[in-house]
Amino acid sequence: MFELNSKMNDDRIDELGENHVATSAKNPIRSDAFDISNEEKIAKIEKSVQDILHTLGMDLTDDSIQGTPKRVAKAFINEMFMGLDPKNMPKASTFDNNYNYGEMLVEKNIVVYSTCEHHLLPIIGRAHVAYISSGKVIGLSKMNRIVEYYSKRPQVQERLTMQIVQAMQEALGTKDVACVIDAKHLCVNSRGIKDIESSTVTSEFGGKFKEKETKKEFLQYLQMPTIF
Ligand SMILES: Nc1nc2c(ncn2[C@@H]2O[C@H](COP(=O)(O)OP(=O)(O)OP(=O)(O)O)[C@@H](O)[C@H]2O)c(=O)[nH]1
Ligand SMILES: [Zn+2]
Repeated sequence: MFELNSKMNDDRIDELGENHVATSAKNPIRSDAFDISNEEKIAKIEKSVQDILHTLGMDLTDDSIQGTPKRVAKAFINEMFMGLDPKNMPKASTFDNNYNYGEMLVEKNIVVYSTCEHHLLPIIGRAHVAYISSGKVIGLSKMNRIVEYYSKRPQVQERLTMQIVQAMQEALGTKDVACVIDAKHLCVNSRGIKDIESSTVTSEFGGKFKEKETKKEFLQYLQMPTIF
């Protein structure tokens, strides 16, 4: 079913502005995902969460939890999964590199709050994004916004890392982009194997960042303490 639909999904997402995302890094979003409004989605999710809490045996007339289904629905649509809505894609303002800055730029320690698509539990970590200008520069905060947008989906960390790089490559018109993410998955830390110490590192190196020296320089900047 998913296999059959995936091409259709890709076309639909392309139409909505995600054509920079290679097929391998696309979230499995159904082609009819945008046929209903966000208000309708909130109402449906509210009903589903009511059912879950009822099934768990909770008394939904209790003052503290009677608003929970609506709260969860709003948090899903407006915050935790807002990155599923292409209308929320950040405008990645770029400028001409008039000052001819020729070295890499690294945006370090970008906070990542995402959600694991296997258990719907939090992924919490840091992304480090770098690029080398081929004529354009990007507003610093736009890198944080790109990370935030792709984080706010049900995700696996590998795909998130690739999507960030692909969005930056598209915005800047260069392959010379890299991203490293180090994150904790609560599905590993707080349930299942319950290993509170482990974290997951993923990376994607495009263009010049595949070269040993460039990669090394980027990774060395990540070791530098930020003192100010
Ligand atoms: N590759 C990858 N795996 C992830 C990510 N987030 C969660 N997972 C893993 O997805 C896997 C799902 O495995 P299942 O065996 O179906 O689920 P489970 O029975 O809950 O597995 P346990 O967590 O081992 O209890 C788990 O091993 C998770 O650790 C991610 O971002 N990338
Ligand atoms: Zn998980």
